[in-house]
Order: sequence, then C-alpha cells, then structure tokens
Amino acid sequence: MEALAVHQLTKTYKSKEVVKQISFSLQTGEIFGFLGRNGAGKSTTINMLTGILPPTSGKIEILGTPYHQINSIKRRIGVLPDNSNYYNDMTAMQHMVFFSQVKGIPVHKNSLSELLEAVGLGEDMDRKAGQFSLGMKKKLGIAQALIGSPELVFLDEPTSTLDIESALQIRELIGSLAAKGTTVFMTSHNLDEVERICDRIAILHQGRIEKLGTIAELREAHNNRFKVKVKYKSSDKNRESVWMEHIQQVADEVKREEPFLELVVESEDDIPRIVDAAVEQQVKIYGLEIEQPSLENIFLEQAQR
Ligand SMILES: Nc1ncnc2c1ncn2[C@@H]1O[C@H](COP(=O)(O)OP(=O)(O)OP(=O)(O)O)[C@@H](O)[C@H]1O
Repeated sequence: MEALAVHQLTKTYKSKEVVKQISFSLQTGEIFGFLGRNGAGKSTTINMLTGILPPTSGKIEILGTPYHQINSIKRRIGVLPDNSNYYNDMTAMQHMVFFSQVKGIPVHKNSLSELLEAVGLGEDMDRKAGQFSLGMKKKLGIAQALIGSPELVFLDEPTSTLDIESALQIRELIGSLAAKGTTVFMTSHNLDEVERICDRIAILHQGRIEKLGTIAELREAHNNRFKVKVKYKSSDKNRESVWMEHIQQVADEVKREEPFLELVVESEDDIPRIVDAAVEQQVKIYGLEIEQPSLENIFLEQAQR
C-alpha cells in the first residue's frame, strides 16, 4: 500500500515557483531520502506534506486519505520540522506530555520515557530544555515526532547537529522503525548516511525532482561503469602481453603503471573475466579494488548542472 502519494505538487511564493510539479509516492515501510542543495525546496515540500503550508496546486494523499482531511489523520503522522522551538522552563518529559496532549494522544509516561531513551535522552528527561544543546533539542524533536507510534514520519535533517555516536543511534532507530512497518520520509545532507539507510531517494534541484529511484537505479542511469585497480606480477612477458590483449578487448579504458593496472569496465561481469584470463596466463593478482559511482558523484553531477 502507498503511505503517501504526491502528484504535480507546486508551491509559489508571490510569482516565484519554489516547488515545481513534483510527483512521487512512498510504499509502506520504506525509508525515502529527499535530497537537494540549500534552498532546493525540501522544507517547503515537507511543510506542504504535513499540512503546515498550503500547496499552490497539486494533489496529496496521505495514508489513503485526501489532503483536505489531513486533520483527521494527524495522530497517525509524526513530524520533526526543520526548526523546533521549546519552552526553556519545561523539562524534556514535560514537553513530551505537552506534545501528547496537543496531538490528542493519551499520556503514557512509560512509553514517553522509552522514546526519550531511544533517542539518547534517557538521563536528561528531567532537565529543562533551556539547558539543552542543539543536538539534545534535535533528539527531543525526534522523540516528540514518534509519540503515539505514527505510521508515517517526516524527519527534516534528523542527524544534523548530532555527534557521530548519537547519529548512529538515530540511524539505527530509523532502521528499526521501518522494520516495524513505519514509513519514513527524511531529508539529509549526509550522503553517506542516505546511501546506507534509504531504500529510495529523490534529488530535488531548483524545486524539481531530477532523479528518483534506488541507489542502484541511480547508478545505472548515471553511468554504471566500474573502476578496477589491479595489483599484479608476471614473470613471463609474453604471457603478460596475451593477458593485456585480452584486457584491451574487455575494458573501456586501460592505464598501466607496474605493478598496477587501472581499468574502467561497463559490467561487473567483466571483472571475473579479467581475473580468469590472468590465472590462465599465470599472472599473479595481489590486489583488486573496485569502485562504483557513489551517491556523492551522482549528486554532484546533478548540482553542477
Ligand atoms: N516564506 C517564504 N517566502 C518566500 N520564499 C520562501 C519562503 N520560504 C522559503 N522560500 C524560498 O523557497 C526556496 C526553498 O526553500 P526551502 O527552505 O524549502 O529549501 P531547503 O531545500 O529546505 O533548503 P535547506 O537545505 O537550506 O534547508 C528558497 O529559495 C527560499 O528562499
């Protein structure tokens, strides 16, 4: 089932279109990464999807419910907005109780403290938010987004401002949510993170979705060539030449700087062919490094256009 379906969604400020006819859908239980440079329109999109900002045009269906009825399903949605405000004099737990009440969800202190523990605020739940660092506020924002076990969660940069360990903890939490069937829509500037946890991604560029798919699909569309670096040794120059001739037929590019050989091949299947031919010609392989285009390459290519 689709947790979210967006069709031709557009936002115009005065005469400037900042989100331009974007369409996509999210399957239940998937982690969807929404990427783009500063100002690409990510937060504007999240604000429209969560009912904070009215769209100029387009169609949104959330959890099988038309957009104009979004208030009736707000309890089933969790949101970490791009900037959250907290009351300096209220503790983390008091905030959680307050947010539960605002959402109309019965207050269960045990589950609220479990959520605070899950984001790493277990020991700080009775401290006032006025004493919190930026990272701690972010964790509180994630905990409040998860009150009432929402089916669909929007997380705007959930790990920015977090230290390495905390970011890892949050990534694991996001993974466990999805494993339980929660659908996650998240933005991030950390491409490594996106590559690791997102099932599919969309790259937004100047308000338009320029790329959409799994990382493997984006690689395929980008230019799915493999760079292969081989460390080798051969004691027989003739046999080595036969191997080289074979490589010339298989590889698109060949660069040789003994004892290394750098190749570019179209298909992953070319790699064992090259190794098999080496074995046949008694060329010894000491190392093999294989590099595929990273999400960073794909993203940078997009951003430079
Ligand atoms: N209230 C507003 N009035 C006019 N323009 C706005 C308003 N809010 C956002 N914009 C413009 O809309 C565009 C998209 O902004 P948005 O905040 O959605 O980008 P973003 O992708 O979330 O960026 P970031 O990564 O920096 O958070 C920007 O050009 C921004 O200046």
